[in-house]
Amino acid sequence: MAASIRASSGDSRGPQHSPRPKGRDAKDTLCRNVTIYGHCRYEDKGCAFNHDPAKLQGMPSQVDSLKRRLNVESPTFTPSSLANNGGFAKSTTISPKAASAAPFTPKGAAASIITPTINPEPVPAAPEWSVPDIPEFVPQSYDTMQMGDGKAVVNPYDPFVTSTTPIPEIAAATPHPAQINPYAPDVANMGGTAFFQAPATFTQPLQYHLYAPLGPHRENLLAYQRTAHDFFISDNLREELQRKSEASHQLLPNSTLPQLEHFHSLVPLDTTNQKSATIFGYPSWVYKANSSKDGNLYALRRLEGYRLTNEKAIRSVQAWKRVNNGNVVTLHDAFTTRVFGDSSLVFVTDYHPLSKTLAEHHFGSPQRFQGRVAAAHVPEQILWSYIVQIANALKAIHGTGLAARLLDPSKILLTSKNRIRLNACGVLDVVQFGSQVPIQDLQREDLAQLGRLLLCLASNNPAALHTMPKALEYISRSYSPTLKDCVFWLLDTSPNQPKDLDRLFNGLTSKFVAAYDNSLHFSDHLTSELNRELENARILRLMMKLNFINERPEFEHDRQWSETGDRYYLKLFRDYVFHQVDAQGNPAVDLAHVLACLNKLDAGIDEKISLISRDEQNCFIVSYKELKRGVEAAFQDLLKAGRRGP
Ligand SMILES: Nc1ncnc2c1ncn2[C@@H]1O[C@H](COP(=O)(O)OP(=O)(O)OP(=O)(O)O)[C@@H](O)[C@H]1O
Repeated sequence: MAASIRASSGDSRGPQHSPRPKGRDAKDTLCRNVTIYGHCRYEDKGCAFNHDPAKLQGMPSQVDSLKRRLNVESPTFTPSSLANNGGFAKSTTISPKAASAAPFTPKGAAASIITPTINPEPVPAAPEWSVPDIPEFVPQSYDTMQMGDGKAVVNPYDPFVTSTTPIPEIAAATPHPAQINPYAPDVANMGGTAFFQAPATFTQPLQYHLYAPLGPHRENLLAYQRTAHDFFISDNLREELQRKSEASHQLLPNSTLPQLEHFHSLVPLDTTNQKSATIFGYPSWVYKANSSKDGNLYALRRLEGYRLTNEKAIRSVQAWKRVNNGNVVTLHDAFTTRVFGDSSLVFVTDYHPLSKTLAEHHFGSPQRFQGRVAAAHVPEQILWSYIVQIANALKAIHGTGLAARLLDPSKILLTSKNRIRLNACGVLDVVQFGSQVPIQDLQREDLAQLGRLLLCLASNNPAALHTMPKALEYISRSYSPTLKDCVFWLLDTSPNQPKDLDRLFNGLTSKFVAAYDNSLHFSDHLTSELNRELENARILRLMMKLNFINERPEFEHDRQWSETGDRYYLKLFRDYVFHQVDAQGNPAVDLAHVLACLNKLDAGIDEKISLISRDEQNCFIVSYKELKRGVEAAFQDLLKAGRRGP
């Protein structure tokens, strides 16, 4: 029996190539193809085995064995499982590969299998492809969990109870009792619940590397669903922009400030009334003003009490108009005026709402400049970002044949997060016109000023120049050697130290790359924010169309819009979107519903909605596709009528 099953399981497609005889008694061995198929195709083609069972008369044991194996009295074979390795009893046909396999004692259905007598006579050797005997896994849980009446026995599965006792089904499946799954349920103490575990279920240990998001969740959203917030720019960005917009629109009630020839609505931007003349040689004031020429906002810097002695001085501003750089506050114009009651020089620059100077940002209020050291340490990354931005500004300025001349913390504006711009550029060119300092020296001085600026910022002390050794020691201790070297190099004014912007750029290459990458990320972020508002613009346009169409007085007696007209459903759609009420008749104010409806209308999808007339007597089933068509047609009619005119 076992031999016949093994042979047939070897190939069910047809007679096998007769295996090559192994051993010298091939002629005395009945060909296996005869045993299986009744004949051998290779009988006359060189098969060395015996093809005539009659000739084997003298070998009773083999014939008997054959008869025993294949006669009508043979017991029915009932496979104990679907396992294709079979529930084989010990057989002489064991393959050489399986010779070392552990002896197998079938369980479960073993009682129905009759093990034939083992013939010690040689039988055809197992072919090469013969599968080794693998002990069959007989799931016992099902059997043991079945009561005599076929009802399931209760499985006392308790996830909090772990057992160290071997569990029958697992023990059967595991070669070593020691490999018991400690997370498997304890079936030894079966007791009273209705839970039935599927047969042969093998509980895996928990997957500790898989994490699920923890609740509580605001809503159960599907992948394609969005919250209302997803349709608007982030709160922080919106707030920042709105605050800037508010600052731009700020007016000074009862202002005593004069109106200039081309500027009105002046609002002072200085945070303090105390003005020193140390930077420009004149006290300076900054105002926000509206241009009556182009309606835009500008920042006006007024130098109080300045007398223009040379016409050419003010013309030096022309060169600054050509400097167009993201890290420089653009200078537009300069003029003198007497409207303030004195002789003033006014510079017109771009206005950057809510900007602060680096001095205000890092050193606090101007009173704090009296030598008090602020607590906050400026991170190195920020300092590198400043260096890169100032280097970029200087590149543009020097490239135009100019020098910044003023890299002071109070004259560098922080216009948004970590974004700085050199301010008050060109002022000294006018005020100190006629000084005979060569431009190359002024440009070299820019680098030294950058070094002094970094010294103040890094040591967090505006008066760091007076305590230079201490400040340098602080920088060496608190920042990387690269930054320290950069600051030392910039501060070194010895003539044998060649210094120019190109050398600075060479040292900053990797920092420029990092800054460029940051700005790309920021631009991605802004693009995605913009994208959200883009959706809103689309929805707004759709709403504008709907409002153009709905409730027009001239449609009041139009049959198309009456209850029998083909545009009546547009009216009802407006109620469906905006005027829904809940079960108690209270207004349902659901922004998400409005957005969903308008988005679907804009897309013109096939989804159908039911529109109910206000008297609840009529109901329309209409798709968004039809609605969209209706809206477009109505809007086009309006446009045509508008073009025709009255
Ligand atoms: N172009 C501008 N756009 C917007 N705000 C500006 C502009 N220029 C300057 N400001 C703001 O005006 C205020 C005064 O600037 P200012 O350059 O006078 O600095 P300060 O600290 O008052 O220095 P000083 O003592 O030399 O006058 C600062 O808060 C600054 O942010």
